[in-house]
Amino acid sequence: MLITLLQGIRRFAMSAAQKPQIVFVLGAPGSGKGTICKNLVDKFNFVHLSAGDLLREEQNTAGSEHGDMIKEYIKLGKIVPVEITCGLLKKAIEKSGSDRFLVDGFPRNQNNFDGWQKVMSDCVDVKFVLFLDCSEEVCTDRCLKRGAQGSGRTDDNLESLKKRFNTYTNETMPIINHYEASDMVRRVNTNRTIPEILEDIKEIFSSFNAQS
Ligand SMILES: Nc1ncnc2c1ncn2[C@@H]1O[C@H](COP(=O)(O)OP(=O)(O)OP(=O)(O)O)[C@@H](O)[C@H]1O
Ligand SMILES: O=c1ccn([C@@H]2O[C@H](COP(=O)(O)O)[C@@H](O)[C@H]2O)c(=O)[nH]1
Ligand SMILES: [Mg+2]
Repeated sequence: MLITLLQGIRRFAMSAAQKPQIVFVLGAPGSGKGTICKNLVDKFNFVHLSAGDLLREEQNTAGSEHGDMIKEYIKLGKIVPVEITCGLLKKAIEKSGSDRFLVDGFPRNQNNFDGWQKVMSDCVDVKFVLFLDCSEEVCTDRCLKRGAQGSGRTDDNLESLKKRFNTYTNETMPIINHYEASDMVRRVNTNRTIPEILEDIKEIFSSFNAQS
């Protein structure tokens, strides 16, 4: 009886260890999710999957049945239904074959959270949520500057940014608070320079092996 139980625990521990490890990276528009993820890819051997980038790619794919809808949602700062976004993330995770992912900008609302739980919770291991906390003023300046520098994004303008912040406050913050209640949030103040931010983040990621 005891041996069977121990074997069961060992099997469970091994299957959890073999699942891809996921860190969700959340924060306001322009809080630095993409920038920080790029740095972590080099240091800790993660694959970076930006939900927004995957949606923009899908939007531009000729013949995509969702292209027009995604385009409209992005401009209005609305959250695309989870079946589409989670489908793109799942496909990218399976295609990559890596065992370590930074999932940037997802889950963004309750629909995203529920859909992910339904489809992915058994096949991946979500380690924690990296929350990049930055003021609306700084974030807005950064996105406007990014737009002026030619990002080509249809949502790097004041009108879209107001809507994106509205969505962030009303739909994404409750998801971050939900993870916080389970002690899964690692918060970093990103109103600072990139080296200062990375210094704090190194500590948070110390459980992952750094690249030599
Ligand atoms: N700490 C920082 N200091 C100054 N500029 C920064 C910092 N972090 C990011 N930036 C710049 O701000 C802009 C937005 O950063 P980034 O794209 O990483 O944000 P994001 O959170 O991914 O935004 P979005 O949600 O709109 O995709 C970029 O032009 C980037 O170079
Ligand atoms: O899970 C997601 C992620 C993004 N979106 C839409 O894309 C834009 C841009 O996202 P960024 O992370 O800022 O690149 C976002 O405002 C949403 O409209 C989404 O629907 N679901
Ligand atoms: Mg981004």
